[in-house]
Amino acid sequence: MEIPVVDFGAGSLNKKHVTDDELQKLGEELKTAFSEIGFVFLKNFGISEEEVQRVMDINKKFFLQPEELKQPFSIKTFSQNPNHGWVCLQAERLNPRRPGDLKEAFNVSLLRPDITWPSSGGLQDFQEVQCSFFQRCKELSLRVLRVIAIALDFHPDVFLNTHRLIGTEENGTTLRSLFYPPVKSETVKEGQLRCGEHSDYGSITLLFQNSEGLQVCTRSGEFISAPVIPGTVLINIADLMQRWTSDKLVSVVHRVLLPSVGDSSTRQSLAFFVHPDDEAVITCCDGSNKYPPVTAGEYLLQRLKAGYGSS
Ligand SMILES: O=C(O)CCC(=O)C(=O)O
Ligand SMILES: [Fe+2]
Repeated sequence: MEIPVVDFGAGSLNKKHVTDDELQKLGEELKTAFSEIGFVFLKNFGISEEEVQRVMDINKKFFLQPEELKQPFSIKTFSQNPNHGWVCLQAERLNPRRPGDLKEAFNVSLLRPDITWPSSGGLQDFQEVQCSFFQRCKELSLRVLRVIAIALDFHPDVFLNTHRLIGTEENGTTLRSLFYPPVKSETVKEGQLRCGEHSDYGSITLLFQNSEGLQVCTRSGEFISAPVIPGTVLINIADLMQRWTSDKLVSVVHRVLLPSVGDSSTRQSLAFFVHPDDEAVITCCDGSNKYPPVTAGEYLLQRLKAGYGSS
């Protein structure tokens, strides 16, 4: 089984306007992928490789700084949002049965101009690069959400109506830049991974990655590798979307493996975790009560709490 590659040209951000008719065929392809595998690669979606590289480069500069220069931006120092800022190595265990993940992250959840952003040491463009990429990912996400609604024969705006506040304090959507430093095999703990097995929390996730390591669990329970395909974005269904669609679309467990012994390369990825507005009540679209109603804000807080822990 392989993750399919879908040509998103009909819905590309390079087109200012797209009609629902144009999105219909795309919808069929996405529905098949999201109901069988939960993941799909899109090509021709309108964000260039250069744009993505610019974001990767400036984040790498941030991560390669000494710890004391990153510490002031540590997550939890932003009182307005518990999910904004730098996450140090091994701080998270996305699979609580494993030691801390061998990754660092910088979460952009707050776009307010009055917060402190990294700016010294060649990082004067950090805020601008992050915020503009956030907006580009937001636009693409809204297109994808529309396609999903059309594919499921829902009102085309059904998901858009509950994702109106992306980029404000009343919506948990986050642009997370991840950096996986070189791994020294002699210090790795038993069972430790770059990122433990988990499913994502929100509605959908967009992922740009620059090297191998990501694996996705199939229905039969085996993990398959998600290759790096230049010029594509990987999109997956997250848990709230699975609840919402009453399991029609599936949120699938994934992980990032360690590199093989002796491979001292780094890995980078950019994940855009799309969340419904905090106040949105997520109930099963088919009217069933397979999952109890929950507000998106409450659900995100519960899941974030479960993902942290000392190693
Ligand atoms: O880095 C990756 O490729 C995936 C990371 C991931 O799955 C996550 O942070 O939720
Ligand atoms: Fe994930």
